Amino acid sequence: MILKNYGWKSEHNQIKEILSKEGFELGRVILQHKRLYRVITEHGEVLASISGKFRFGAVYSFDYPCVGDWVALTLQKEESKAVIHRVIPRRTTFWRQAVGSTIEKQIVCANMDTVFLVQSLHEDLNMRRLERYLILAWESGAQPIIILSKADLCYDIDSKRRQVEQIAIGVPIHCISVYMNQGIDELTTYLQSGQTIGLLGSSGVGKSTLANQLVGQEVQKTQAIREKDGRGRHTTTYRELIPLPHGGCLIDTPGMREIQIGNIHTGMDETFTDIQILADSCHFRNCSHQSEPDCAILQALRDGTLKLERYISFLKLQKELDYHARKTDKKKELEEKKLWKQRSHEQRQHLKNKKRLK
Ligand SMILES: Nc1nc2c(ncn2[C@@H]2O[C@H](COP(=O)(O)OP(=O)(O)OP(=O)(O)O)[C@@H](O)[C@H]2O)c(=O)[nH]1
Ligand SMILES: [Zn+2]
Repeated sequence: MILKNYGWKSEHNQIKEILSKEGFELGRVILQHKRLYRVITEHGEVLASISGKFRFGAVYSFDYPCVGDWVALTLQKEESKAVIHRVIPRRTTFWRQAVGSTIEKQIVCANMDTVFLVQSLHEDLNMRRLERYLILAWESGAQPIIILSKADLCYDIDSKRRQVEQIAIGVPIHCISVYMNQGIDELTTYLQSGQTIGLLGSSGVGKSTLANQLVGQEVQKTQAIREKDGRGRHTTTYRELIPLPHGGCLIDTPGMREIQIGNIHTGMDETFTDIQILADSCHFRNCSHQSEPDCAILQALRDGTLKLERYISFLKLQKELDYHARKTDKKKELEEKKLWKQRSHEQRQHLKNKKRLK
């Protein structure tokens, strides 16, 4: 069965059965072009649009399908075309705050078991950026794995690895070089049948190069290749789900310039477990860890067991989250009204067009 190579798990047997009673097929979104989706089904690849009813019910971009989603669809008589009726509830979702919005979450990919957070050992390794990725990775529900790439260009791998260990508590770290075929074999444990991996990281860290290596052939153009043919830097501009030879599959995503974290719930606690554990021993329950007496965090700073940069980063992110929470409350109402207005306008327009076509 084709879907076995696209992250099929035993639970999908039951989902498929339920859907087939309702006359639907089960498929997985592998590519998205605006509101058109390339979906893999048992019968092969189809180009799918969303049903009118679906469009009617969708308010936020979060409601629409995204790469990695399992969807219920009907195949059309016309070859390779289909209509999506429903998104199967997501097990995990990697999202970030949409730029310029306080309530819109922008989904990057869905239903990953593992997320590879890729940072280059060559270009400056940024701990604060990594913390942001970690927050969103924990929040997604998937297991984060840190991949430090381009090890062949780095002379102090051990010290960089130690720096990362200090901020990524309990997260596996792999130093790799695709060029030297170093550390790649270790990754195969994550790529077994039924597994879906999300590849995330800034532009140029080597995500597509790693994807090509894992697939065993060039599926994604990489920057070096495009540089050779003189067309300048190529950057991945779309997300794509790619099957792997070991049975798992991979979602390659374009590099993210800005990682807005928005309204998160558990990701912050998981990322800063070291600080959370300390905070439990603070004298005051609502300690702000800035000036209170008997603050365990301030004590750890004095002892040197907690690094100042990490403490500052924690306070900054906490402030950012508080700010978001306050802003969300006020703006939510206004933005929701605006969105509803816009969507109902779109829906009216859609109905009008439909009538005209009849
Ligand atoms: N030296 C070295 N260079 C690498 C390695 N892996 C990737 N590169 C180079 O890094 C550059 C960027 O690689 P890409 O794979 O295109 O990066 P990306 O993360 O997919 O970038 P976006 O598509 O923009 O998100 C290319 O010139 C690669 O050849 C490596 O292991 N060692
Ligand atoms: Zn405290």
